[in-house]
Amino acid sequence: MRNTIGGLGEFALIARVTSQFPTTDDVILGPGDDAAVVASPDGRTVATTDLLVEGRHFRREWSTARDVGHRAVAQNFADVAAMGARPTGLLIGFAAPADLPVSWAEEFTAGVRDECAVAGGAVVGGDMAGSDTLTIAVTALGDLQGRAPVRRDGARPGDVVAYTGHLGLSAAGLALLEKGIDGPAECLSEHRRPSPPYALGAEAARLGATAMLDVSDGLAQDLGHVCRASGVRIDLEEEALRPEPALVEAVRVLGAGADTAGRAARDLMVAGGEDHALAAVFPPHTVLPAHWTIVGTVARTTGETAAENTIPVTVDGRVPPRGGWDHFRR
Ligand SMILES: Nc1ncnc2c1ncn2[C@@H]1O[C@H](COP(=O)(O)OP(=O)(O)O)[C@@H](O)[C@H]1O
Ligand SMILES: Cc1ncc(C[n+]2csc(CCOP(=O)(O)OP(=O)(O)O)c2C)c(N)n1
Ligand SMILES: [Mg+2]
Ligand SMILES: [Mg+2]
Ligand SMILES: [Mg+2]
Repeated sequence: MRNTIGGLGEFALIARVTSQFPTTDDVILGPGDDAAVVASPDGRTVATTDLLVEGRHFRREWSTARDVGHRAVAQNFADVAAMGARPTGLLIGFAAPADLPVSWAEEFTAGVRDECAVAGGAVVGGDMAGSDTLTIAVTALGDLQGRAPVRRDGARPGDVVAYTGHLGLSAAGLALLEKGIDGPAECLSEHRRPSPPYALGAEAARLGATAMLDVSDGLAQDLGHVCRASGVRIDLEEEALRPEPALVEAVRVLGAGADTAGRAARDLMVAGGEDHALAAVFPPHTVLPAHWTIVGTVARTTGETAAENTIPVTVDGRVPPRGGWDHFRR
């Protein structure tokens, strides 16, 4: 019982966890009441929620508690950024077995706190429950700063598709962990602690993005949501997908030959998720800062072919590599 959350008890655990958080100007009322109050001058608050389930989203052998804390924030605030909003508040549901070490909960909390310091935003509440499976449910809030949200349904034929952040590194990191290989470090660290370009979501909105999302399930699969919502298709240009050196090194370590490494790396860029890069669609001729890489164009759907609905995203006109995450269809 000693040093477990079972020994400490729920309310002492809540006190320990909440005492770690500094407050920010956005917090009108922080943890402790029935609900938190977060400033939202124009009344439009962005709200989103994502779960992390042990065994599904992380493994305690592969990620430290701090890593999981960082990731819980990144995964959720990436969705806030993908609306063109600025992260403000977080609520954390924490369901765990009673024999979880208190230190795990505290280290997790430290990871949450530290990622909030990067993303902006503060923890304003949460909930605790007993559970056989360690499960973390995060709700994130964001401020649109008076702008309209950047949705998935605004892409128009002729627009360009660009991304910022990393693509493929997290998927490579997961593949490396599955094989017990401990490098390249950039891939392992993007898997354990993704680094979404939080501030660039608001930048994309200011630049006039017509659609945007964060890449969690795989670039092609996620852009498929933009296609279906906007009634368009997207063609990615293989040449424009420039894999980072660490990604090429990872696919080599994973067994690709010199001749196939480039292709294998690009496949991970198109099909791998969880880097939480931002993929956005901009009107043609938008002048984009260099950290946005243009990788494709939006096209009209040519007909009612079933293929266009099932595979609305192509790479050089061809069906993209298999991949993309589906929680229930594996
Ligand atoms: N259980 C649910 N109840 C209501 N809405 C849900 C539920 N699960 C997912 N959604 C909504 O479906 C959309 C797609 O979910 P998801 O693929 O998880 O988005 P993302 O990848 O951005 O996290 C989101 O708007 C999300 O809020
Ligand atoms: C132990 C483990 N196995 C597999 C994965 C890979 N994985 C789990 S969920 C997921 C997709 C993204 O998570 P999801 O819950 O779908 O987030 P959302 O799309 O809602 O943002 C991937 C690629 C992982 N991260 N950890
Ligand atoms: Mg989600
Ligand atoms: Mg998302
Ligand atoms: Mg998903």
